Amino acid sequence: MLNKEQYPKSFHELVDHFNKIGSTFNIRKEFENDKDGSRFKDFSLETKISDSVGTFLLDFSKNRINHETLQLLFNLAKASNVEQMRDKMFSGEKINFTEQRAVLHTALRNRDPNAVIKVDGENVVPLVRQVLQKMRVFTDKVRSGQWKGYTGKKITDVVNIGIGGSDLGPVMVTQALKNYANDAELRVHFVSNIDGTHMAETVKYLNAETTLFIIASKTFTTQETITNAHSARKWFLSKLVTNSDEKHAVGQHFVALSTNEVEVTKFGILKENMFEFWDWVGGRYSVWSAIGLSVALYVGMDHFEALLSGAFDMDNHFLHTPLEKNIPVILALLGVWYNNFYKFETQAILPYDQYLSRFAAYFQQGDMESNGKSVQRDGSRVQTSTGPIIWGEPGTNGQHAFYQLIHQGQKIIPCDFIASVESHNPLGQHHQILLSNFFAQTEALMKGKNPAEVKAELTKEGLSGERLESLLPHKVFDGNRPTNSIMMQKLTPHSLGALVALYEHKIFVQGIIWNINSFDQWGVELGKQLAKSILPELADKKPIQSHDSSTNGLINFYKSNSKL
Ligand SMILES: O=P(O)(O)OC[C@H]1O[C@H](O)[C@H](O)[C@@H](O)[C@@H]1O
Repeated sequence: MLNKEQYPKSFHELVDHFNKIGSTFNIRKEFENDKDGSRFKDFSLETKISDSVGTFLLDFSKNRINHETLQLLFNLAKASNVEQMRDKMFSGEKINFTEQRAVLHTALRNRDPNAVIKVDGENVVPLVRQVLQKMRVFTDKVRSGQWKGYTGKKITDVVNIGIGGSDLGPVMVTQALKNYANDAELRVHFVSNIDGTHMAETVKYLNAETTLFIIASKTFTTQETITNAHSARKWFLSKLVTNSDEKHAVGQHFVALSTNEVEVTKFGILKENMFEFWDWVGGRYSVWSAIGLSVALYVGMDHFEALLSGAFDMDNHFLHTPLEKNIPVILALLGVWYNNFYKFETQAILPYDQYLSRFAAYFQQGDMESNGKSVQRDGSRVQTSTGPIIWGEPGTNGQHAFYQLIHQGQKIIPCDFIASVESHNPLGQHHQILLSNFFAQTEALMKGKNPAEVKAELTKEGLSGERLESLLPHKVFDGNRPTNSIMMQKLTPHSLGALVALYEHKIFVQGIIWNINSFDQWGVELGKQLAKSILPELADKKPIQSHDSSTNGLINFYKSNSKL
C-alpha cells in the first residue's frame, strides 16, 4: 500500500488517472479516432541532437497514454526534483551517498575545452584528459605496430579480462563498432567468466608473442578477474622460451585499467602501463573511461573520442531541454507509467541492428544493477515497484523466438524498438526487409487482430462452421501492446555514444522518481561473501554440514563425485 505522505501529489493524481483510464485505454482506438494524424505529431519527437550525432526520432505514440497522462507524468518528474538532482549529478555532488561518491561518468565525455568539474575541490577534467592522451599514445603505438611483443612482433590480438562493467561495455561497443575496425590487423577477445572454459577457449588459438592482455578491474580485487589474470599470465609465461626476461615480457604484454595502483603494481604490471580512472566512475558507467581501452585499440582513438562526443551531445540534450521535449525523461516516465501503475514487470529492448546484438545485455547491468533497489534514500522501504527486468535480443531473430509471448501472452511487455535509416552493409534488399519487419511489429502489437478481422480472413481462406469457430480464438490478437520506436540515421560512434547516454539518463530519471540510490550495488555482495566461505570447503572429499540441507546436499554431491 502507498504511504500517502511519501509520494508527491502528482503520484496520487496519476493513481486516480490510472483508475479512470488504465483498464479501458486502447491504443488502436486512439489511432482509429485520430483522423488528422495528430497522435503521431503530439507523441513523437524528432530532435537534432548535434551535427555529428544527427537526428533521433522517438515515436512514443503507440503507448497507453493521452495528453493528461503525459502532463501528470511531467508533474511527477518535477515534483521528484529530477532537474535539481540531474544538475547535482553533473556538477559532481556526492549523490551516491551510501558510498560517499560523486557520479561523474559525464565528466569523462565532457568535450568542452573550458569545462571545470570539481570533486573535493579538485578539477577532474585535466585528469580525464591526461588519461585520454595516454590512451591515444598507447593505442597509436599498438595499432601502428610500434609497440612490439617480447619477440619483436606486432600485436594482433587483444584479450580484455574483466567482468560486469569492466566487460559488458567494451563487449557491447566493440561489437557495435565492428564496422570501424579491421579484424585482419587487430582482433579483440573478452574473458569474463571464472569458468576456466572461457579462458581456455579464448587463448586456444592465440599466439602469446602477438597477444596483449588488458586486465580491466576498477577495484582490482574482483575474484573472477584476478583469477583469470593470473591464469593468463601463467599461460603467457608457459609460452616463453627458456631464459627470457619474464618481467620484461609481462611488461610488454599486460596492461591494467583500474583505480587501484597498489594492487596493479603488486600483480607485476608497470605503473606506466596502468590506465587510471577514479572512484566517481561507476563500473556500469565506465566504458567512457580507461575501461574503454579495448574499444580504442579496436577502432582507434578518434572513433573512441567520437563515441564520447556523441554521449556529450546527449548529455547536453538531457541537461538543457525542457522535460516535455527531453528524450531520456520521456522514456523514463513511460517506464514509470507501466512499472508503477500498470504493474508490468519487464521491459524489452529490441534493436533491429545486428551490430547492437549486445545492447540489451549491456543495459541489463546498466538498469538492473542501478535500479534493482528496495530502499529509499532515507533508508525506508520503497512502497512501489522499482527497476524493471530488462531483456532483449536483436530483431528479426527475436521474432522467431520470443515475440509470440509479446503478441499473445498473458503478460504485457513494453518494448523499445531501435533502428537506423541507413545500414553499413546495404546488401540487396536486406535493410528494407529488416525495416519492414521493424515497422510491422510495432503496428501489429498495437493493432492486434480482432475476432471480426480473423473471421473475415478465415472465411476468405474457405473455412466455415465449427472449424472456423474453433480456430478463431487462437488467431485473435488483443493488440494494445505498448512500444516505443527510436530511429537514427546510421549507427556511428557518435550516434552510439548518444544512444547509450540516452539510456543511462533514462535509468537516472527513474531512480530519482523512485527515490533510490541508482549508483551503489550492495546486492551483489552476499553471494560473493558466501562463495568465498564455500571455496575452502571444496578442497577435500570430507562431507560438510555447515549450511542448510539443500546447500549441504549440493556441495556433498559435488564432493563425492568429483575427481579431487
Ligand atoms: O571492475 P571491477 O572492480 O572488477 O568490478 C566488476 C563488477 O563487479 C561487481 O560485482 C559489480 O557488481 C559490478 O558493478 C562491477 O562492474
